[in-house]
Amino acid sequence: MPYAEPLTPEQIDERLAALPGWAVSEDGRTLSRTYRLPHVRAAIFALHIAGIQDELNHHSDLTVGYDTLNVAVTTHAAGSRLTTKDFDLATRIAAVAPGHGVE
Ligand SMILES: C[C@H](O)[C@H](O)[C@H]1CNC2=NC(N)=NC(=O)C2=N1
Repeated sequence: MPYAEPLTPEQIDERLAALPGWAVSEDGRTLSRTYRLPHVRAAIFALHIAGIQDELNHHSDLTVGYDTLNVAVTTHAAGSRLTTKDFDLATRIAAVAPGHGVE
C-alpha cells in the first residue's frame, strides 16, 4: 500500500469544496490557507498544528508572519502531489481553528 495515491483533479475539487478559505496552487501540487491573527496567537496556533501533524505523521510548512499564519501542504512521498493526507490534515486544522478565534 503506497503512502498515498495522488488525487485526480475532480477529487481535489470535491475535497476543496469542503474546505472554505483553502486554495490549491496553480500547479495543483499544494493546498494552503492563510489565517490572520495576532502574532503570538499565530505562533500558538502553529504549535497546536504541529502536534496534529505529528499525530497524523503528515507535515505542512507553517509560516508565522507579523499577523498571519500560513499553512502549505503537499505529499512529498507522492512526488509532491496532493493526496487524501493533505486534505485530512487541512480538515483537522479547520476543525480546531475556531478555538483559536479564526474561521
Ligand atoms: C517517514 C515518514 O512517515 C514520512 O517522511 C512522512 C512524514 N511526513 C510527511 N509529510 C508530508 N507532507 N509528506 C510526506 O510524504 C510525509 N512523509
